[in-house]
Amino acid sequence: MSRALTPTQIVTRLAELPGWKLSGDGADVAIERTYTFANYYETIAFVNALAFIAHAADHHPDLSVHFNRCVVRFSTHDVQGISDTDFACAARADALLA
Ligand SMILES: C[C@H](O)[C@H](O)[C@H]1CNC2=NC(N)=NC(=O)C2=N1
Repeated sequence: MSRALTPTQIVTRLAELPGWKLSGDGADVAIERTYTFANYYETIAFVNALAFIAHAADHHPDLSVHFNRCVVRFSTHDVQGISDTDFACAARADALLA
């Protein structure tokens, strides 16, 4: 199981992942990125692709889905914080659009 990253580690890792930021605190802490799209169809296509890789990784982002954007939040429940797994999955989410 991944361990919780320290605040310093989180800041360092976020600097390597443009577009992602720290969101919330305590039990609601997560790394978060808002992806924007041309329309609802493209937004949902992204959501479906992300759901597919989330299932494969057994690591599931919280999603907020809107007409032309999707807010993605990753955290690790087991450590009640942010772990390496969250950053790995965030990079995979980015790679869907690369
Ligand atoms: C039992 C199951 O593997 C765990 O509950 C997984 C499922 N998906 C998960 N998703 C996320 N984002 N964080 C987790 O800690 C997590 N844990």
